[in-house]
Amino acid sequence: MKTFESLYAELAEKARSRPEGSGTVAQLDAGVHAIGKKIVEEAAEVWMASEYESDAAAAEEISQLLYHLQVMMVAKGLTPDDVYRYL
Ligand SMILES: N=c1c2ncn([C@@H]3O[C@H](COP(=O)(O)OP(=O)(O)OP(=O)(O)O)[C@@H](O)[C@H]3O)c2ncn1[C@@H]1O[C@H](COP(=O)(O)O)[C@@H](O)[C@H]1O
Repeated sequence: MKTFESLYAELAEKARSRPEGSGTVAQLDAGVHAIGKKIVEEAAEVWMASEYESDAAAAEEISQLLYHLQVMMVAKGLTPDDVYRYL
């Protein structure tokens, strides 16, 4: 099972190697503005799923929000440790 750290390592490697067909590479190329819009969209989906859908649906939306937050981290050159220091 993936963890926050292992997903981050995978995304950072995708950014480095830029494999064809990677959605992460496409998001990174779209830039911080587009990634930010995706974060807002996914956050709304977390809210809606948590309020009106199943626990499993909420968990899935939360995973997608975490993914898009990590894409923003990679876009900004921020590591998990850069974030953890504020937790
Ligand atoms: N965990 C994720 C992940 N979570 C969410 N997403 C993306 O976020 C979108 C969210 O889906 P929605 O249904 O909410 O949005 P949508 O409007 O249907 O999707 P889009 O039209 O915006 O693509 C998905 O379509 C994926 O594009 C993810 N994309 C990739 N990963 C993982 O990231 C790693 C790298 O992926 P690639 O860069 O694509 O190889 C792999 O391990 C993947 O499993």
